[in-house]
Amino acid sequence: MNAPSSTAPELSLASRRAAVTALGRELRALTEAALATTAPPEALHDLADTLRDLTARLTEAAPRRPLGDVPDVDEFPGAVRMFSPVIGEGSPLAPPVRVTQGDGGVVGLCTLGVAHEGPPGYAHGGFSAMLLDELMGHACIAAGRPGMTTGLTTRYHRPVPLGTPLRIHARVTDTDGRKVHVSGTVSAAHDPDTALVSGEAVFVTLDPARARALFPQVRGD
Ligand SMILES: CCCCCCCC(=O)SCCNC(=O)CCNC(=O)[C@H](O)C(C)(C)COP(=O)(O)OP(=O)(O)OC[C@H]1O[C@@H](n2cnc3c(N)ncnc32)[C@H](O)[C@@H]1OP(=O)(O)O
Repeated sequence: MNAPSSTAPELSLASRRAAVTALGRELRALTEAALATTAPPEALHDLADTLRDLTARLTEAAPRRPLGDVPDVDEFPGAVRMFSPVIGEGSPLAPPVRVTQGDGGVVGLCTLGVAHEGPPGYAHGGFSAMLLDELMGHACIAAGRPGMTTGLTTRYHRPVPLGTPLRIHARVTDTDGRKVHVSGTVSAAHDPDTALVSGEAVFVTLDPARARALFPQVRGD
């Protein structure tokens, strides 16, 4: 199913994923440290120079993957997305959310940091919507009806705290032809019954011709 961009075929998938995970972990630690530091300007300039050198080293080490190519560490279609901004172990943006099946749908666990801040000390509302959208997508996959979001409404009941373990739950509530109706909540993990954010969405499964047109890199075999 997958049409990976091959960068190091001699290495096992597990070792390539482990390397992506290790780099992602350090990038997240750097991002968190850089966004929260109180270091003086000269220290920040020094760090910026060092990072510029690191970026040049990485750019020279290997060509970049073209936009739209499926990474060789991913499963697409599927639920392994190593560079996803929500679940990707390799992404400096991702909390990353750990997703499992349960509670009649899927459950995601994560803790947000300063990179996800909206109001001081609380999550950006757009990021909460992103958490819901992602988990709803996984609920569709778990129900055997993978699709794309065509509409998502959110209600923000209480601010979502940073630095607090969160639980995101999503489940398919109805299907109607190619439309899949999904609902979800974001709560504190210690109080899962109190929704901080809730949402409803409609996903639409792709017909094969549309899937081929949107994702020409992905073989259907
Ligand atoms: C592990 C991965 C998790 C990922 C989770 C994250 C998910 C995402 O972020 S997806 C990215 C954001 N979404 C998008 O970019 C989607 C953009 N939209 C599209 O490309 C198209 O609308 C697409 C391909 C989904 C559907 O197009 P198409 O196949 O032509 O659908 P179309 O024939 O018009 O409609 C099919 C049915 O869906 C319905 N529908 C279409 N759009 C909507 C909508 N916005 N709201 C409600 N129903 C809709 C139609 O009414 C129709 O219903 P019916 O069969 O009853 O008449």
